[in-house]
Amino acid sequence: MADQWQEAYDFAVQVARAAGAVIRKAGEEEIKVQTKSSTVDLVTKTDERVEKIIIGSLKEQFGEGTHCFIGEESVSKEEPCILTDKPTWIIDPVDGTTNFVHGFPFVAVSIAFAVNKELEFGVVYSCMEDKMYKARKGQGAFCDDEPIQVSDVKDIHKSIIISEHGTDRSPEKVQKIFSTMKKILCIPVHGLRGSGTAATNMCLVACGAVEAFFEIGIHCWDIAAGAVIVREAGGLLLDVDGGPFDLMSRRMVSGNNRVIANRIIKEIEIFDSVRDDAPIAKK
Ligand SMILES: O=P(O)(O)O[C@H]1[C@H](O)[C@@H](O)[C@H](O)[C@@H](O)[C@@H]1O
Ligand SMILES: [Mg+2]
Repeated sequence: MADQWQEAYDFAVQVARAAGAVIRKAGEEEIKVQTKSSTVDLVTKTDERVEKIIIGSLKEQFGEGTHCFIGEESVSKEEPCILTDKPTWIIDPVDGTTNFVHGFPFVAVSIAFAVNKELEFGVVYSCMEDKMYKARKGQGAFCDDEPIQVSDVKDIHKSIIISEHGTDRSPEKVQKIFSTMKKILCIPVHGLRGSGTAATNMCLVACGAVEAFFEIGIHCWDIAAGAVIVREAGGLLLDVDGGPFDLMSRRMVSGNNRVIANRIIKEIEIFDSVRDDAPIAKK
């Protein structure tokens, strides 16, 4: 089995790199934009095309029917978003679609693989920067084949924290997001940042550029690959209430260590999000 997953891991890296090249090329042409859950939740033909390319290549390589797929664009067309014990690929073809549309240079292809509901490996290709992040359970995390590690900062006053605004602009949620950010800024921390892609944000935690990233409202495809990369770089993942991380819960804190993560958690104003694996009628 172990060798089989190694082949899958290596193949995921190849597929992510090829997908990133398609995104880069598409960014040079006219981009037609549509919307999904809200007027600021953007999608383009490139998101759909790249997801088809990724899933098509994986099916061709590993055989139709043996593996399951959770892809952002397939789920938006009401394909199931349920993690079972079967080998499952969790894919965000274009993480940072808003960045892609605007030419803001952080866009990632995110591919994760889970077996028995456990994440085995994750690959995040930051395609505009041409940086390949990857990690396999128990084997460390890498950026362009160099090992990466989270920062060793324990003093929150010496930290940079990342968060995002998400795509739900209901005033009550935005109020909570900004109130949390204000409290964190006023701890004070050195700075608050956001790249516009959750996958890249997690890689920034993993390589020690920032101490933590938290968000409520993200989806499993935004963070599955990054989760493996953060853990393998020595970091940790928690729920925003301090409990165990739950991939389908749409909320997460990823941090370099528990001291920093706990300090952030103290300030987070939690709001509800419908779980990724909720029955479609509830979404
Ligand atoms: O660009 P997508 O794949 O839609 O993912 C983004 C998500 O939609 C936003 O809510 C988050 O704030 C970003 O960090 C995601 O990466
Ligand atoms: Mg995404």
